Amino acid sequence: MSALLAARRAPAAANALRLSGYARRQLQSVQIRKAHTQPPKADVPPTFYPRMTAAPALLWTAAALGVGVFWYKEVEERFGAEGASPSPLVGDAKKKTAELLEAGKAKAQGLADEARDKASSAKDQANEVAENVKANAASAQKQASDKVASVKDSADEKVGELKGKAESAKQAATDKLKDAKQSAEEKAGQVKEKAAGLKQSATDRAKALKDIAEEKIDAAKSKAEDVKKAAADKAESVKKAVKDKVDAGKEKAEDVKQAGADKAKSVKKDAEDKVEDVKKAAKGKADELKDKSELVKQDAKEKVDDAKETLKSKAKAAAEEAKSQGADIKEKAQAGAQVVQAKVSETLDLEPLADDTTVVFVLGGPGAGKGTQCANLVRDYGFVHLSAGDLLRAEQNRPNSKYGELINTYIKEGKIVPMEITIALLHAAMKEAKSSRFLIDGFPRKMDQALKFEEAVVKSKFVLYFECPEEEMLKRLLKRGETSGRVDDNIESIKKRFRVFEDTSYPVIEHYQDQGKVQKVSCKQPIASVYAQTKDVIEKELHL
Ligand SMILES: Nc1ncnc2c1ncn2[C@@H]1O[C@H](COP(=O)(O)OP(=O)(O)O)[C@@H](O)[C@H]1O
Ligand SMILES: O=c1ccn([C@@H]2O[C@H](COP(=O)(O)OP(=O)(O)O)[C@@H](O)[C@H]2O)c(=O)[nH]1
Repeated sequence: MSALLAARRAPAAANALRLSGYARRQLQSVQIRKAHTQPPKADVPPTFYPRMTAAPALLWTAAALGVGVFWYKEVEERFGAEGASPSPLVGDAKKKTAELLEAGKAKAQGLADEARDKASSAKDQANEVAENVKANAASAQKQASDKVASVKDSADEKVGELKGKAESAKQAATDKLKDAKQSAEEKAGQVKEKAAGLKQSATDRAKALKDIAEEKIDAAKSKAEDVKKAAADKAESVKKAVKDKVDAGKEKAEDVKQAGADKAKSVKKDAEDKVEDVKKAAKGKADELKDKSELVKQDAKEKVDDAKETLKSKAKAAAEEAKSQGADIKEKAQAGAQVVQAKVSETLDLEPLADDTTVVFVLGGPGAGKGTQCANLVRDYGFVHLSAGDLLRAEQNRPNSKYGELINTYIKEGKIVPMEITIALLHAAMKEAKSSRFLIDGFPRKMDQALKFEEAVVKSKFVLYFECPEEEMLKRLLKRGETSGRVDDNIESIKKRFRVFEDTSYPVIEHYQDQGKVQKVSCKQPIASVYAQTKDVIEKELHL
């Protein structure tokens, strides 16, 4: 049995021998690696490298020894001391095993020694390589730092040069700025002085003109008041005379009627009396008397009708006379008003604009899109856009404006505000704009405005007429009215504005059409298409 166990343990001894062979091969691999004199990887310290390769060899040797000792101990435990072996075969095996173990031990020791020596020489070589690498790195570092120092020196030099240049440029700029500032200040002083002079003379002139105008207006007003009062007095007296005459006529007609009625009554009574008398006497005579009474009655009726007719025609003649007198008074009053208006016009006293001023009248019904297209032209061609309606609305809202109330009433009713106000506003705005190119939008809307403006301010170049059907304009204005806040963007005012446009403003367009000055643009298209047409017209007419 123990011989069998010993035989079984023999392969374990062989394994120990195999392990020691593996340890030898590991040592050979150390030698091979060492033959390649490559430096160790950067992250592994050079002294660690040989130790790393020798370590597995030592481990394997120790393991082989451990297995051998374990196996030997077990055999000893199971089978006791050498002398207790049951057979010489077991003794042999034991002996052989001990020999093998001894030989393995000696070999492992030899290999371990060899490995240690080789590891130590590998360590020395590795240290040498590391020293070399270190020396190379130090010299490279030195070269690099020399280069950095020289680059830095030349950069410092350049920075110095540039700094000098910048300093001198800065000084030159400061000098220039100082000079410019001084001359600007001088110029500003001169301009300021000139402006103050101009302002003063303009103020004086405006004041003088205002005084004259106010005087004239007061005189005209009082004259108008007189004329109005005289007309009112006359109208009152004529009215009274007519009334008196009508009353007298009426009274007379009443008298005649009464007389007729009385007479008819008495005749009737007579007749009745007579009838009563005769009735008793003869029945035949009664019919005769009855006829007679009928005739008298008829006669009386005719007389009453005649009297009525006479009075009626008399009253009619009196009324006709009164009417013609009234018309006369109205005519006189109108003439008076015209005189007043003419006097007010004189007070306009406008200073005409330069002849080379370009003025384009932009006309069209309310809501045709005049303002929308003018805004595009301003953007693309730099016109100054003046909307008569906008100027009037601004004046209406200006605190202390004399005309605010009046303008509000006119605009709400869709009527044309007296031209003196509108022309004065346009003239002032044009003077203030100091431009030579104007789009005058929504003006002139009445013949008198057109004539006066061209006579007193400047002639227009042509009329840009935006043609649009009424139902389209109505639609646009009602939509605009949702947000515009304008007092006249409501259905009542819009209808009135359409009538005024047709009756009063369209004749202005016809007037310019007769002179061949109207350029028509059709508006019932999207804004962009309308603008494309508008641009063509403007460029062609003004040679832009
Ligand atoms: N071609 C167009 N198509 C549709 N809506 C338009 C067109 N042109 C203008 N509008 C709109 O119609 C309204 C009236 O235009 P606006 O330029 O104010 O007219 P107006 O010249 O009579 O003052 C505005 O609300 C505007 O946006
Ligand atoms: O020369 C003018 C221009 C405008 N208006 C008044 O201003 C209103 C609005 O005119 P606007 O051109 O602003 O509007 P539109 O009717 O063209 O949309 C008109 O109905 C008029 O009552 C006026 O009296 N005279």
